[in-house]
Amino acid sequence: MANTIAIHPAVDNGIQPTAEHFSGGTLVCHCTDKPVRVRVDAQSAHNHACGCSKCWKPAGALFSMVAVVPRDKLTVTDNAEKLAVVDPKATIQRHACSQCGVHMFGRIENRDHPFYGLDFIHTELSSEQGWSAPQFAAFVSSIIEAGADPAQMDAVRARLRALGLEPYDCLSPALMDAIATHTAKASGVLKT
Ligand SMILES: N[C@@H](CCC(=O)N[C@@H](CS)C(=O)NCC(=O)O)C(=O)O
Ligand SMILES: [Zn+2]
Ligand SMILES: [Zn+2]
Repeated sequence: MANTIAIHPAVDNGIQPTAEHFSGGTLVCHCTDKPVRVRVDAQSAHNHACGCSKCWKPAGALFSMVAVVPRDKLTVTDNAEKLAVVDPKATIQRHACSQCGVHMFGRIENRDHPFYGLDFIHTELSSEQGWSAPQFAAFVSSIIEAGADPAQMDAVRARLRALGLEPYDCLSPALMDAIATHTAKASGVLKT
């Protein structure tokens, strides 16, 4: 469609539905020679568009598409030696192909983190259909930090809403509540 804002290739032409009995697939990096392959033996959860500057975005996209899977369901099967952590100090350690730059998975090593045990993946790297569909857009204002025109933001949010991806400037309320609940339990404010 002409003049439509390119959010992400996985949503721009209609969002593919979640398949009921989907149980995973293989993520492949963009290298034509010796691609990194990561097998995921689970359906993804909490799939969403992320506008932050740290998540990997395909060329031309304003947003990344990110979901989570249990870390014990993820295995690097091919060419693991090409992987390197983008920023070892980040909460999410993004393991990227050092040749093509694609992020293959993001892992949280801090056991106290609310999302410990989950790995972040980009389901578009798999040719299988049926991964959980994106549900909302996170860190929308952050696209400005990656170079988007601030004057474009109303149009970006309108486009996200038209696609059924409610825009938030942090995570969705449900996920923010889950993080706050974890924090309140950890501090003792909330009794478990
Ligand atoms: N405004 C910042 C936001 C970065 C941010 O907080 N990203 C979120 C969503 S992925 C996060 O949880 N980051 C943790 C991390 O990158 O380790 C940016 O665009 O760089
Ligand atoms: Zn690669
Ligand atoms: Zn992000």
